[in-house]
Amino acid sequence: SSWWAGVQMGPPDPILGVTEAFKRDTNPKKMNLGVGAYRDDQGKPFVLDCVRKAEALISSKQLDKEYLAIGGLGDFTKSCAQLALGADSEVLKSGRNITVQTISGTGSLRIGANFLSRFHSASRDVYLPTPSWGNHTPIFRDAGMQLKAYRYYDPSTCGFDFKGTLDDISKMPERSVILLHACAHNPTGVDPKPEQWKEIADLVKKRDLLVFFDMAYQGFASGDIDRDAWAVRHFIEQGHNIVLSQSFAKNMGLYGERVGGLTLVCKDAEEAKRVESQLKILIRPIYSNPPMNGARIAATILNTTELYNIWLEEVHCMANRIIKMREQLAANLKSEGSTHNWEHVTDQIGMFCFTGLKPDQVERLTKEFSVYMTKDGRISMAGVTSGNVGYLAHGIHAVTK
Ligand SMILES: Cc1ncc(COP(=O)(O)O)c(CN[C@@H](CCC(=O)O)C(=O)O)c1O
Repeated sequence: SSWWAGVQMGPPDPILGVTEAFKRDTNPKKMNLGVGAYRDDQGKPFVLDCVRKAEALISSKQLDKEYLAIGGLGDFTKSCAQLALGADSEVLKSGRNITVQTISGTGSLRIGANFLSRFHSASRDVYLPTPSWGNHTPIFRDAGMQLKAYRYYDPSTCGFDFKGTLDDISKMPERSVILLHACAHNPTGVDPKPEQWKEIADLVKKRDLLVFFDMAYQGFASGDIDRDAWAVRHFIEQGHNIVLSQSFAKNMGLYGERVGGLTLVCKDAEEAKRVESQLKILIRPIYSNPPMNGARIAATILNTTELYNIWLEEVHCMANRIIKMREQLAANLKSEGSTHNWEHVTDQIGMFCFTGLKPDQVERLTKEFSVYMTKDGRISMAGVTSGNVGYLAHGIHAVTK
């Protein structure tokens, strides 16, 4: 008999499984708008110039391959926290944050979720926006948290359900955990305006909720590093001791290098030291210590002025190309004769456009036009180029007219 006779065949991942289906398609016009990974205007994966320069610098130093500390590369964690919180952050100056290097954003969220599950005894509830990134649910569930939801997206406007969000936050039990996307909300591309963030921060404080910010796209939303971190910095200024996960997969193009950080803002430096000691105890039996290559690249870029300035330019360009594709898609839909309101295509921000297409329309777009996207109607704008935007608009019009 076999050991694993009882193991069922599981479903493909809703996001990464789209790429598998795309690869099997032989249509030369096929488009992969599934995975949120940047492509240039030729549809090719893009390795940033600052990354290549950092790699050359690192290899010239002939560094060793010793283990990193459990919390990761110090040069990385320091610059990662500074990027998010700002160079003049009071939190950094008073040493009341603990930042550890993690296995990209997913690893950061999971270590954070495991830490909450082990030490946040006040509540097991974590409230995710509706909808949220698909992997948020299994990450918190497998960490032993109870998944709850708050209204966030308004399908009738393809925009932000601000009233619904506030209503739901006002009903959350005190000391529950609320997950907030710092910028470039995935999958909707809908972000609160600064004024709305201020109201949310006030209400979250009144409800005494624990904030878990997921910032996977800093710089990628607006093209401006500081602007995209505004909500995170505002909450901290308002006295929220947040949990923050960061990823350098998209804004540095370090997808497969798995570079991320987890920050816990604590009451003071003494509390940060206790939290750090428990984070190390939690990490050690999972992966012991993180991989060094990607962290060295990110740290070299963040800590070398010339490379940092090149990076700012490149992340700005990536964000701008996506914004241009939004404008071209909306214009092409109009010239195709579509009578729908497509304003949300250009109002939304970041990697994704939440088109509003229904599952049957998504299915037709894939079957008849070989356009691949997630079933919820999300398209990764990074997969759109000036060469295929017309074809995409033609397909969307055909399935929505
Ligand atoms: C909001 C959010 N948080 C965290 C992550 C984790 O990214 P790491 O690669 O672990 O740093 C993603 C990536 N979501 C993209 C990429 C593919 C995926 O992992 O689902 C997406 O939604 O297409 C994300 O969108």
